[in-house]
Amino acid sequence: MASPVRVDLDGNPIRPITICMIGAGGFIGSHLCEKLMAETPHKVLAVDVYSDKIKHLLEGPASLPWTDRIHFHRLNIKNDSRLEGLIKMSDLTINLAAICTPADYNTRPLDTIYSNFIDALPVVKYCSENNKRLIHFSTCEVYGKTIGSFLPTDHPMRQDPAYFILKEDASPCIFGPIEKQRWSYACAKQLIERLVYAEGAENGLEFTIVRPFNWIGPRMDFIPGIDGPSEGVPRVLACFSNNLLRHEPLKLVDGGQSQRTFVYIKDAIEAVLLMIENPARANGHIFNVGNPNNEVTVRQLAEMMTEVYSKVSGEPPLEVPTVDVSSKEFYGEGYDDSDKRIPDMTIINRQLGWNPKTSLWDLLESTLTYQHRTYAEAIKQVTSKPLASS
Ligand SMILES: NC(=O)c1ccc[n+]([C@@H]2O[C@H](COP(=O)([O-])OP(=O)(O)OC[C@H]3O[C@@H](n4cnc5c(N)ncnc54)[C@H](O)[C@@H]3O)[C@@H](O)[C@H]2O)c1
Ligand SMILES: O=c1ccn([C@@H]2O[C@H](COP(=O)(O)OP(=O)(O)O[C@H]3OC[C@@H](O)[C@H](O)[C@H]3O)[C@@H](O)[C@H]2O)c(=O)[nH]1
Repeated sequence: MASPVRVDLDGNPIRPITICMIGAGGFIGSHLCEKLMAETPHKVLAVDVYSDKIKHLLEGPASLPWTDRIHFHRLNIKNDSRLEGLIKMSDLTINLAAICTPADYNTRPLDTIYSNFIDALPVVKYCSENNKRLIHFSTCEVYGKTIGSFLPTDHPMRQDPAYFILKEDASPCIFGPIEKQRWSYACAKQLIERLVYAEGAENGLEFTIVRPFNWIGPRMDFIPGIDGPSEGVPRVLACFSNNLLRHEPLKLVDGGQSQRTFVYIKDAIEAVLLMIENPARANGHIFNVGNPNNEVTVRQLAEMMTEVYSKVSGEPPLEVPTVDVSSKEFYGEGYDDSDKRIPDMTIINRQLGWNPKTSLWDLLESTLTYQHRTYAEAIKQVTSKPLASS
C-alpha cells in the first residue's frame, strides 16, 4: 500500500527536496539527519569535517533504507571551493557550523568570531546569489543578559516578565564589556543574524533564523578523555555527565546561580522539521526554540542529574555531590554569563503551532541512560588502568 501523501500545515502536499546541511556531523545535525531519513523522503548532502556522529546513517545494514538519500561530504567551509556547488545542487541550505562551546569563547575569541561570523559569509552569499532558501542556526545567547539583571537583586520589578522573557521581535541584545570575551560568540551570531536579515530585506533572500535555547540529549559534545580531549571543556550536560561517570563532584561555576531552560533534542528537531516543510510560514522569521517550563538554576540541574544518574546507574550519589568553583578558575579570564533564558513562544506557536513536550526529569532520564550505557565501561577501563610509571 502506497504511503499516505505527507501534507504541510496548510494541507499542501510536501514535495521531496535536497538539503545541504552544513555541520551535519554535530549534535543537532546528527539528530536532524536521523529524523529526515526516518520520516521524510528528502535528500541530505551532509557537510562536515567529522562524521562520527552520523556514521550509523552512512554505512552498515541499518543505513540501507536510505543509502541513496544521504551523502557525506568531508569539507571545511573555511576554504573549500566545493561549497558553492553543493548549495547550488540543493533546494535548501541549513547552516549549523560553529564553535559553540563557551570554554572557547574567551580563550579562542578569534577562532570563535571567525567561525560564527566570517566563515558563514560565503554560505549566505551563495544562497542569496543562487536564490536558495537558508535556515541559519543562531543562539539564544544573542539576548545576552536580561534587563532585570541590572535591577537590585531584591527589586520587585525583577518578577515582571517584561524584564526577563526573551522575545524575538522585542527584546534587546545586552552583552558585557569588550574585555569580557565570552561575548565574542554571541556578538558574532548577532552580526550574522543582521547580515542574513539584511540580505532578506535588500536582496530577497528567503531565510529562517533559529535561536536554540539549550537543546540537550544523546551525542551532545564529548566526554573528556574518552571521545574528546582530556583537557577539553564541553557544555554543561557533558561536563556533569563526565563528573557523574567518574564519581567526582559536579563543579558549580560561581555557585551555579545562573538559570537556563532546557529542551529535549527530539522535541526541538520536530520544530526544525516544521520549518523545513512549511517555508511559507517560516521564511522571514526568527524563532526561539526552547522549553519555558524546564527552567532550573545550574545548581538545581546538578542536583537533578545526580538523582537521575543514581537511579539509572544504581550507584549511590556522593556524600558531597557538588563543589563551587570560580568562573576564573573554570573558564579563565574574560568569562561572563547569561543570568536567565526564558523563551517567549508566541511567534513559533502562531507560525508553526509547535510546543515542546518532554519534562526535564524525563529528558535527563533518557539522556543519562544513553551516557551510562555508552561511557561507563570505557571510564572504568581508563580509571582502573595503573598510571604509566613516571
Ligand atoms: N545545542 C544547543 O543547545 C545550541 C544552542 C544554541 C545554538 N546552537 C547552535 O546550533 C548549531 C549546532 O550546534 P550543535 O550543538 O550541534 O554543535 P556541534 O558542535 O555539535 O556541531 C557543529 C558542527 O559543525 C561542524 N563545523 C564547525 N565548523 C566547521 C567548518 N568550518 N566546516 C565544516 N564543518 C564545521 C563541527 O564539526 C560540528 O560537527 C551551532 O551553530 C550552534 O551555535 C546550539
Ligand atoms: O561544569 C560546568 C559547566 C557549566 N556550568 C555552567 O552551566 C551553565 C551552562 O553552561 P553551558 O556550557 O552549557 O553553555 P551556556 O548555556 O552558557 O551557553 C550555550 O548556550 C547555547 C549555545 O549558544 C551554546 O551551545 C552555548 O553558548 C553556565 O552558567 C556555566 O557556567 C557549570 O556550572 N559547571
